[in-house]
Amino acid sequence: MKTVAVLGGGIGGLATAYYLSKSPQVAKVILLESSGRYGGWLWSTQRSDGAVFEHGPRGIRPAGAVGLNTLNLVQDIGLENEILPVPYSHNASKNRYLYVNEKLHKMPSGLWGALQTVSPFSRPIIHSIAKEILVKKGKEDDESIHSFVSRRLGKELADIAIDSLCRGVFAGDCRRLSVRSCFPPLYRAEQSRGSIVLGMLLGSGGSRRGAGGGGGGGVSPVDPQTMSLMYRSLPVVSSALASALPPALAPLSKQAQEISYVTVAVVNLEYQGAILPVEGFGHLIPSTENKGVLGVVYDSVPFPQHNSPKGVTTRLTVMMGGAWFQEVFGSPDTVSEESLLAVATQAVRAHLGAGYPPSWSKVALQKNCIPQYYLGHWKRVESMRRYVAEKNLPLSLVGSSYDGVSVNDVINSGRVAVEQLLGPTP
Ligand SMILES: Cc1cc2nc3c(=O)[nH]c(=O)nc-3n(C[C@H](O)[C@H](O)[C@H](O)COP(=O)(O)OP(=O)(O)OC[C@H]3O[C@@H](n4cnc5c(N)ncnc54)[C@H](O)[C@@H]3O)c2cc1C
Ligand SMILES: C=Cc1c2[nH]c(c1C)Cc1[nH]c(c(CCC(=O)O)c1C)Cc1[nH]c(c(C)c1CCC(=O)O)Cc1[nH]c(c(C)c1C=C)C2
Repeated sequence: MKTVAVLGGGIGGLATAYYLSKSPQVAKVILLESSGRYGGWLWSTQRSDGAVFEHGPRGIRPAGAVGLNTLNLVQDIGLENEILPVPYSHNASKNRYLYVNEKLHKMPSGLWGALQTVSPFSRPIIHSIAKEILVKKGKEDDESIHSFVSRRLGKELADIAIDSLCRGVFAGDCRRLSVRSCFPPLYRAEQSRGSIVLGMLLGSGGSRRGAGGGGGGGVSPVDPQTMSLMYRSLPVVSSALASALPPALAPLSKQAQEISYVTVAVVNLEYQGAILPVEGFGHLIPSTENKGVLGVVYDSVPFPQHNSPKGVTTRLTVMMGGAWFQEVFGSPDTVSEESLLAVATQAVRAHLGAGYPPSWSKVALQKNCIPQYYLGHWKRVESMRRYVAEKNLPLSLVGSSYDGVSVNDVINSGRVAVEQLLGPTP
């Protein structure tokens, strides 16, 4: 019988502790959390009138094996009746928007959309898709997402759509992020079928660490902080993973410290009345349009249940900074909440036409919250896990720094680690 310590009570640590607690081989699970609350980046404010504002994640995509795994966990712990579903037919699922050239553009969807020239793009998307099959396979063992997509699908898609998508998932710069680590299904499709399109049609085999290799709708990706660590016997705790490890494990701490993280300013706003000119999940903004403002989530559309019950209101979240934080806003240690709020409200005025100020607001500065999987990230993770295996350390690495950044990925990373330690979870 084992006693296992889990370091970190974010969603990764909580899920890992849950999977451990189900095993007959585990006598005791010790969950060590350094802050005053559990949940890590999962953090909400519920106002006295019932309105809810999210300062971290607000949705999961129940797609693929990692999505199903999350749904299974939710059901196992009896929370299925708490889910606020957003059906595929809902506008928040169907409509995608980009803010380009000072205008909102609805993204083309379906076959009809792919066949037409839809602004801001200069030609139908089907053009790029048809030509992709003929593009030669890349020779590098890793490549930036921007370079990969430019090469295979054209620069325009990379500059506008992919640049925006990477800001909406990693708050990151697609010119630096690794396609192999951030979008493993795309990398594998090229490796095994020579084409993304063929890979999607025929399957490209393989999956990452046992479950689909990508949560959050096909995207997959621990800061010394976000790492949930399992020690088989003795827990070691301090303010962050790298420093929690004993000096004898300095090579491991060093590699953990080499992973970069970005800071995101999350600004929740509430407006009186219905102010949105369009219905969707939100809109994203490519870095060429505005480096500092990454996107706006229209929270009232997917989750009207979280609106104030008193009258008609619109809840929005403006996400800012990410890889461009320092350049646009200066140091996260000195930036003022007022200046961040001013940028956010100005963006809502310009992008959505809000003619009056918000009636309620909250600024949350999420420092070093999203790990960036830069080129070669896969080698670092492999090398860290090899080090643990070779030294036979009673330790597993779990969480958003390794196997995907989405909530689904992080939960799955806990399950896989427990299965590797103890065999399949009952
Ligand atoms: C603004 C934002 C929006 C997001 N939106 C989405 C979304 O919509 N959908 C989605 O799928 N994902 C989203 N994500 C990503 C997702 O929320 C995170 O990847 C995930 O929550 C990370 O979980 P974790 O357990 O790995 O890390 P964390 O949440 O960072 O948890 C780590 C925990 O360890 C504790 N800790 C740190 N050091 C120590 C120590 N030495 N001893 C003990 N405890 C320690 C910390 O206090 C923390 O509680 C979002 C992230 C952010 C920041
Ligand atoms: C790690 C941080 C994450 C943030 N969001 C997600 C993660 C994992 C989940 C996520 N967000 C988007 C996608 C792609 C969806 C898809 O197109 O299939 C995923 C998997 C995109 C997105 N993110 C935001 C918006 C407004 C959108 C567009 C959605 C749409 O129109 O379909 C908001 C947002 N979320 C995060 C950031 C940094 C951000 C910035 C604007 C965090």
